[in-house]
Amino acid sequence: MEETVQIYEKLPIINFSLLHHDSVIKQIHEACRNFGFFHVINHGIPESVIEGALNVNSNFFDLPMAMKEELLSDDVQKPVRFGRAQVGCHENGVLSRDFLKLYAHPIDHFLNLWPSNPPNYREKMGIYATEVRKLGIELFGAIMESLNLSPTHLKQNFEHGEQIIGINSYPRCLESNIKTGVAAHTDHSIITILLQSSPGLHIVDRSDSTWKSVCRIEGSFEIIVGDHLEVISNGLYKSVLHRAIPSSNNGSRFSIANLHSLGMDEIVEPAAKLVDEERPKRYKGSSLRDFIEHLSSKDKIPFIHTIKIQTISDS
Ligand SMILES: O=C(O)CCC(=O)C(=O)O
Ligand SMILES: [Fe+2]
Repeated sequence: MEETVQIYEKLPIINFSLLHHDSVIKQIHEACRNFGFFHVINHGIPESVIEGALNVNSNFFDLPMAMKEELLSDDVQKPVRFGRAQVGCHENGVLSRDFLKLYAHPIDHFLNLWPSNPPNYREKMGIYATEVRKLGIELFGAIMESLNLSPTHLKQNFEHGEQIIGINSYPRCLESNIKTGVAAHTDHSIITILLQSSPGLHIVDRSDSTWKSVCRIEGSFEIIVGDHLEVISNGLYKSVLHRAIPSSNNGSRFSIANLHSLGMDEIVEPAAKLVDEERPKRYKGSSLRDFIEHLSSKDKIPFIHTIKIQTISDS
């Protein structure tokens, strides 16, 4: 039986075309602080680019297994890999999905490693990745402003940082005892820019600690606060616990998650301006590579817990 999950009403919606208005910076602050999440609309990425990305990924996952197998790998360090993740969780039993992971910046380094089938895969996903990256850079500046930091804080580092794209495929039909989905987690990124082909994303409502389902707003992206933004903000913003449980009524589902981080070996620390006597440093420095190594170690403790510095009050 499917668990009933309420729709998350009143999730913040940010109008990207007004991004640097004081009122929007304030909305971003409230959204990151209270929800760890917001929708973004009027972002200027053409519908055709978004449709193109969804189509080529749908075509990729439809290929016979033999054609996808050449990218099959469970080595989390690989810049391009295909796989099937089946993770057991106590709430939902085994959750399964197929995924494709693509490193995407600098794009010229990686494009020729991306799938060559369907033949327009690289072209369509290349355009999508480049457009989403521009959006990410603008949003990052506004988020820094929302923390009362300069909009250029870490700008260059972010511009040179990593972009890892996770494409998730949740097919409609699986064996009866296996559901499709992704178990609860936070993202290691600074921000994740998520595109969902149909609803299925759930986030935790912090007011009552229950799971709520995120609506799909036509043409919007979903912005997820990741662990490294939690670190930069010295805990003012918290990464949001989320999962994906597509409803079996909606047919097959895809999501494309663009995870934006600083450079692989760059140490991310709380911004000096957000550390003082009242609010001492709450996180140790860590890099994206530290996260990936943590993932390889199969340690079950969430990464963010491994970098927290214990303080007396943890509000
Ligand atoms: O499919 C979704 O909506 C979420 C996917 C996700 O959380 C991820 O790829 O990190
Ligand atoms: Fe995620």
